[in-house]
Amino acid sequence: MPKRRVHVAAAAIFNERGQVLIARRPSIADQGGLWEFPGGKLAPFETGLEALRRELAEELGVTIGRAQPLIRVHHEYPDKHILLDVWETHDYEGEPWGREGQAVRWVEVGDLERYPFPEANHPIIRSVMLPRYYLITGEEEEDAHFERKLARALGEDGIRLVQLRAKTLEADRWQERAERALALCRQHGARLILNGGPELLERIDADGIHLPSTALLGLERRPIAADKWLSASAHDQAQVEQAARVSCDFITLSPLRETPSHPGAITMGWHDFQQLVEYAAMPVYALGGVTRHDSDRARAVGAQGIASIRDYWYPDTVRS
Ligand SMILES: Nc1nc2c([nH]c(=O)n2[C@H]2C[C@H](O)[C@@H](COP(=O)(O)OP(=O)(O)OP(=O)(O)O)O2)c(=O)[nH]1
Ligand SMILES: [Mg+2]
Repeated sequence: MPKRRVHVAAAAIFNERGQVLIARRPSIADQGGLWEFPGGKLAPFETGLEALRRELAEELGVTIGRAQPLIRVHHEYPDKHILLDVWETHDYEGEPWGREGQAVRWVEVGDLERYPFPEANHPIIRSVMLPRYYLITGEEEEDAHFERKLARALGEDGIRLVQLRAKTLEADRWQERAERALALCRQHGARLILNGGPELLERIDADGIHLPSTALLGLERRPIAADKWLSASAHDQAQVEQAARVSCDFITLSPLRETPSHPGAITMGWHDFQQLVEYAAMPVYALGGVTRHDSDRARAVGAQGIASIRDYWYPDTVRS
């Protein structure tokens, strides 16, 4: 007999202080005693969002308004295949309480990793912690231009995740630029990811690294500590699966569309992109010819959001 398939809708509910609600599963339940994002199984003929509204009313006594897809996670437990369809909402009525006797708690997003969750929740926690935009810096020649552009993205645009991509700078100038980028990111509470190998973290105490797909394919295991972020570039299913094997925390998947820098490239388009994202074991950013205007579209097909150089770095050249 094939394994039982269980389809669950769950929510990351945020309050106006930016905290997220978690609940503790009763000790006698499946995955008992562990924390969870509230929700439950779809009833026959229900959609994910209908199930979510019903479960949150039953379990927490709240009414949900607008909600947006956050991430879909397929996970094999020994006894079942589970699909967790997770939504994000900031729009709820009523003060949530444990209507089934469960403990509920508002927690800071940065504290989520201190709570024991079921195995399947690992990518969900990553997804809750990550923003919708992933800024990749351009190959900027001038230091002053670089700093002005980065400061504007962090300040006016509220960017909170930055990848320093400066492949053409020689070592000393790369070091200076990385130190400057780190200082600016720290000032704005943003995370800095270095494009390149794990050795870069010995030179700059940034938040993680981003591996090009060639470097990703050469790895047998995760090359950096668990308290740093591991990001990578993927372009097809084999690379998405390799990213899972080496425990990437998130990836970029490209090229979604043609870009001025790669005219005539073979692109995947939203349909193929969605197919690849569905079984990806980590949050995925759409990359390649996408801009912030595509961010709702990206969410709707299961992505974390969009990654872009051009959108933030050369905004005058973006077609809207
Ligand atoms: N709600 C929720 N379930 C999760 C999470 N992580 C995870 O592995 N699960 C698993 C545990 C369960 O096997 C299944 C959810 O089932 P459930 O027990 O919440 O279902 P339900 O609310 O409909 O409860 P019941 O009618 O079966 O009593 O998904 C999570 O973050 N939230
Ligand atoms: Mg439940």
